[in-house]
Amino acid sequence: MSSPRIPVTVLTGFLGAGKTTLLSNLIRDSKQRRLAILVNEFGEVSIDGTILRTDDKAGVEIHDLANGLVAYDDDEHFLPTMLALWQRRQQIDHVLIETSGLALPSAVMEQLQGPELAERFVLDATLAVVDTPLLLAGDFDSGHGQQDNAVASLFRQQLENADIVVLNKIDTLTDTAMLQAESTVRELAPSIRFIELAYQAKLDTRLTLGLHLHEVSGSGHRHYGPVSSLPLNLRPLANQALLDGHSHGGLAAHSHGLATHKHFHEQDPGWQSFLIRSKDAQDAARLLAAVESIAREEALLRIKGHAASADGQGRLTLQAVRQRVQLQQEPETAAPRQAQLVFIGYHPSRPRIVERLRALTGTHWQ
Ligand SMILES: Nc1nc2c(ncn2[C@@H]2O[C@H](COP(=O)(O)OP(=O)(O)OP(=O)(O)O)[C@@H](O)[C@H]2O)c(=O)[nH]1
Repeated sequence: MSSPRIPVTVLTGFLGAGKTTLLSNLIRDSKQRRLAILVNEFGEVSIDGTILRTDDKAGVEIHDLANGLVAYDDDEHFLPTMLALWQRRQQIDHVLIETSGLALPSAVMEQLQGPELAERFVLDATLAVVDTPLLLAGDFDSGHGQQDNAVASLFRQQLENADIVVLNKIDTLTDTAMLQAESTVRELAPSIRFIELAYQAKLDTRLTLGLHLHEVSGSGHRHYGPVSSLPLNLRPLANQALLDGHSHGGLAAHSHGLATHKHFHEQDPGWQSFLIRSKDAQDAARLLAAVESIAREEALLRIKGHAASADGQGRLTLQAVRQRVQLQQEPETAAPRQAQLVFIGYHPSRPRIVERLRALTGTHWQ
């Protein structure tokens, strides 16, 4: 095949780690590259796709792969989407794939090496985004309950499949805390090559795109790291050697254990995602308080969605990661026709949540 292969970056990370925010920032910063972005969500509607389109810009196209786990056996959309991108390869420089927070990236990696895609696409790098405060708080440790163990196992597998781990949400952390997070990550997944720090989900594109980590190169040991190739003023820690990837020599492709991905949702049907809707506009403060209560009461890991603001001032965007709930009012953005909230958790009760939403917001949800 004469055309060069299109590089693909895979973005993985547990529910709410900051993958979409990181992508939004990349879209804004990547000046020349024409990007095709595939967004995979566990829920049945693409909230992330909507968020990314808010930052839409020329040269960036977004494809939603909602309702599932990207590139797993029952995903009928991944392969046709990739092949269609290849047909339009003159218009695309780089493909980014955001996997859902409950998917393993190895499914995508495996398909990229399969007969249909191997000659057309090449894996550039797999990045795993981590919610660092939650990591430091032990929220990804195995525990006594089924949910703890399911979370811990998925989190670890996502890291194990990554080339680069991005420590995100570090805005309020000290250097010591970050180094602690780094050593925890290295213990969990010794094969990762680099650790990068993202302040407010921002990473320089030189640390994310065009890394060629899976192209077979000369096998000699090289002291190398994307961080060390950055100008000094962009380096995240005072003593960069502490975080640089130089201890991982060689850039030859390394194995990701391609047989490791399993049908996580089949194995473990405890994970559930559902959508709850309302035709009513919502009072921002009341909706926030309602969701904060529900996040405390139910076994939920992630809530996200949109509503029309009752004061007529555009759209409300709600984001919750475990019990941390944020509600943003976007007066410039058109209000959605109906409120839609996606709930993801381990055995959460939909009827109970509908009832609580009705009671706490004083509006009708179903
Ligand atoms: N404080 C802080 N919040 C962040 C940062 N990055 C992301 N967030 C917030 O974390 C929440 C989840 O971010 P997303 O980018 O939607 O996370 P995600 O990994 O795409 O989530 P899923 O696709 O649902 O798995 C949002 O409320 C973001 O605003 C950060 O660096 N600092």
